[in-house]
Amino acid sequence: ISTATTLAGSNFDNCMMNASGVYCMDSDELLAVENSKAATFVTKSGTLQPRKGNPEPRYFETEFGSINSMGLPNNGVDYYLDFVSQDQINHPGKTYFLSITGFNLAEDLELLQKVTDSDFAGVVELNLSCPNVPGKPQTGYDFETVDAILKAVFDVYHKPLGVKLPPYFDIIHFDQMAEILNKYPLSYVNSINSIGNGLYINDDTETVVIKPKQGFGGIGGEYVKPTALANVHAFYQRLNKDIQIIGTGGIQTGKDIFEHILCGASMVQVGTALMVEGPVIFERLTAELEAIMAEKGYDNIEDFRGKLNYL
Ligand SMILES: O=C(O)c1[nH]c(=O)[nH]c(=O)c1I
Repeated sequence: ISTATTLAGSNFDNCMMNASGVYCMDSDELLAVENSKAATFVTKSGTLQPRKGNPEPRYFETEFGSINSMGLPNNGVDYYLDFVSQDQINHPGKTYFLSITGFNLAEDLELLQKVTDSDFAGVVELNLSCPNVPGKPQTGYDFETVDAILKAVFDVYHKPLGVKLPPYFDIIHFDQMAEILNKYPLSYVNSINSIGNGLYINDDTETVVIKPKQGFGGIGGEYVKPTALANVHAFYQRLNKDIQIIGTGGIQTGKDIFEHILCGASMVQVGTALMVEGPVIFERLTAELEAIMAEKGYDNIEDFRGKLNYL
């Protein structure tokens, strides 16, 4: 039994990695994921300059998941480019993911130019879905802007690149986004980012639990799995087959991974549960997924990927 996968033209010995934002802020965290059972890692979304992010507390874990309004704290794209370029030397043949996000098209292009000028040989994940920068709308909900960004990006960048999308909640939006995405040579779509601007309340103190944005923040964890599975499957149904899907959202067990793959995912990313359990989670997830595959008689993930049945 193998949980190996191929994504963006690279082979991975299993189909699990961290979600951007979790266990990927600095070299210690990235090395912890590297040295775990995860197949690879993605960096925290890098911006042109380092950012402190929003005031704390800005992350809170609840019984069913998490709420965050980090505000894009990161060490700057150069830090992550340097780290991954060095890591590639230490692990020849491994493919890593670099997440980037600009605050406008010019910045996205400047970030990609830096990638082009570097020794980075992995996959770029363009984050179009940060919900927590005060005053900045979610790019992923502005369809014309997504179209314009992808057109400009693929005019200049010709190496493997995927986009991280926010969750959509309307069938027509799945149709409209897929129509845009299908126009471009994307390696993959990563769906979903956190469900933006949720609210969690401490009843004892009658207070919100995070400081930024009066407590409004992106929701992750068990809360979001039904939305994540729907987004993965909706894009699987609509995208041309050379645009693969990374499934992110609500993964806590091997069963959750099985469901994401059944919906069409070729790779999965773990966020909240990784934050809770640490990189050792990938050992449990691998064992659980392999046990499910064994029970069902599947040798590899292609035996069941995308094969969700309808009634
Ligand atoms: O607040 C953040 O840093 C953040 N938080 C999220 O939940 N998703 C994102 O893409 C980002 I860039």
